[in-house]
Amino acid sequence: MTKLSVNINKIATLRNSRGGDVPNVVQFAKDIQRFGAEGVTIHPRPDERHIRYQDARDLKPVVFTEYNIEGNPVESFLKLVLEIKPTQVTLVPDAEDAITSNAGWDTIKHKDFLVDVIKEFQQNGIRTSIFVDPILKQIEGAKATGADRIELYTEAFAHQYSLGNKDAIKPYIKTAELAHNLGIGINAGHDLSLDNIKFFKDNIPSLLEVSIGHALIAESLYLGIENVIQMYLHKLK
Ligand SMILES: CC(=O)[C@@H](O)[C@H](O)COP(=O)(O)O
Ligand SMILES: NCC(=O)COP(=O)(O)O
Repeated sequence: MTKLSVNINKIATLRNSRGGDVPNVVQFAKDIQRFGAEGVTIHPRPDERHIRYQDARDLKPVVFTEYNIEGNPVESFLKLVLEIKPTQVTLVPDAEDAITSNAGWDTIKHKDFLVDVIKEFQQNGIRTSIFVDPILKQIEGAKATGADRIELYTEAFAHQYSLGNKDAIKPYIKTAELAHNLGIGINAGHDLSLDNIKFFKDNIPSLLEVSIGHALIAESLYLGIENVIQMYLHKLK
């Protein structure tokens, strides 16, 4: 079984665009779990352009599934995660000015740093995962950091799959096999969607969890829009 963790960053983006509290991020998290989501993921960025640090705190009491907080472990992020103690922290090496996450860790170059932060999270009972590209030596490096899991960065797969290149799954199969043999759990995320998720899952049988946000929210808009237009038309009769 692969768990579906829903990334709700985009709900916060929509809320922030009007400065009010619509849609309400906490209510949304409650509802998606009622609808079957098996986890809630947030990725607070230092500029708080979508999820704010206060959202991370407000979500804690309502997330009864798996609470996954992603981000670059800069000092403020470390403090926040240690305060909240989510189920899992996913370490992502994103630059402050990046539009979205665009690379996995160099687990070899940053080994000492990763070992230290991972130990601190684990001592506080938080499962750790590190975001990596599907490169064999990076998986070996991830093992050496002591991380419980890796999150395979799936942007390259998603892009190539959309162009019809199914071979793009190959590096993911190889790295997942290595991770599995090394005893590291496997998560995956970035640009996964209704189009590509089944193919990805079918090829990576040891996949424990996916976190999906951007496509899932966009798909929800498309799949819900007809119904909502009908509801407005009905009220306007
Ligand atoms: C870690 C990762 O893959 C990201 O997809 C991320 O969590 C999404 O972040 P944004 O919503 O800021 O693009
Ligand atoms: N870890 C990936 C994630 O949470 C969501 O990524 P995306 O679906 O918004 O690309």
